[in-house]
Amino acid sequence: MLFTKMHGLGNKYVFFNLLNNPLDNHDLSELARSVSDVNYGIGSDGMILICPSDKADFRMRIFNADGSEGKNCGNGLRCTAKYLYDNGYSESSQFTIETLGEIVEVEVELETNHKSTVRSVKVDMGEPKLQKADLPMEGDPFSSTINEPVIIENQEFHMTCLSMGNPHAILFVDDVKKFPLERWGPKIEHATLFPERVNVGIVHVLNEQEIDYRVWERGSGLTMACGTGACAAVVAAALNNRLKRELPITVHLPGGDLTILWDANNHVWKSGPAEYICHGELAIETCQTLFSR
Ligand SMILES: N[C@@H](CCC[C@H](N)C(=O)O)C(=O)O
Repeated sequence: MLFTKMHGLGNKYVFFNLLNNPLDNHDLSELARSVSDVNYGIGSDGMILICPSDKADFRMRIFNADGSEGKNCGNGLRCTAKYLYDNGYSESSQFTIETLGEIVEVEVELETNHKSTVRSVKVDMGEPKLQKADLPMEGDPFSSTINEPVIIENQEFHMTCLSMGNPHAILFVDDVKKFPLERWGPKIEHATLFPERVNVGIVHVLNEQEIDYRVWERGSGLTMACGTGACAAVVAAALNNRLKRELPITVHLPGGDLTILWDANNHVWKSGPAEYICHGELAIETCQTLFSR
C-alpha cells in the first residue's frame, strides 16, 4: 500500500490515494489505529483517505488515531488540496472537496515567481453551527452555549461550544501554555454532556488580531494544530466580544500560525501551509502484522 505522510502545522496524517484503487476489504478504523501507532505503524494523528466523489470534485475522509471518523479536518483539507494539485488531479487552483460534514471550496495559492509551487491553501470552512443539536450536546437542542458555566469533576469552566463540521468546546484562559490541557482535555472530551465527545480548545486573546490557541483533539489527544479548532476559537472569541468579526485573525498554535476570517456572510475562511513529510510503501507483511495485533 503506497502512502504519503503530510502535515499542516505539525498536525500529521497518513494519506492513502483511493482515487483509482478502493480499499475494499479493510477495516478502516483498524487501519487508522495501526498506521497512526508510533511504535508499530507510521506514527500520525490519524489517517486520511482521498476518494472520488459524485457530489464534488473529490472526497476526503478523516480518521483519528483511535480509529473514530471525524466529519472534517481543516489541516487535512489543506494537505489534500496540495496533494491533488501537485499530482495533476486538478488543473484549476480552485476546486471542491466533499467531507462527511459538507462540501468545501479550496484554493491553492501559488508562489508568485514559481507558479507551480503551492505557497499556502485557502479554504472556505463554511458556517459555524451554534445550536446544541449541531455538536451534539445535552440540553435544549435549539439553544446555544456561549460562555456558559459547566461543572466537570467539581471544577467549573465557562465554555463556548460550536461546530465547524467537528464539535469544539472553547475555554478562555490567561495562559495557554500553563493550562493543564493534558489533564482536563480527556475529561471534557468524554464528559456525558457531549454524547459524541468533543474537541477541547483553550484560547488567550492577545490583541484585536491575534490569539493563542492549544487543542486536545477528540480521538487523537494533544496535537500541534487543529484547523477546524482554530476557526472555532476565532468564532468563540468574537461571540464573547473579545475580538471583532470581519477582521483577519492570526491564530498562534504550537505548530505555527493560521489566518482565520469570519466574514459578513457568516463564512469562516482559513489560510495556511501544507507540507509533505515522506512518501512510502506499507509492506504487506507489516499490514498483516498490524491487523493481527
Ligand atoms: N485535526 C483536525 C480535526 C480532526 C478531527 C477531530 N479530531 C474530530 O474528531 O472532530 C483539523 O485540523 O480540523
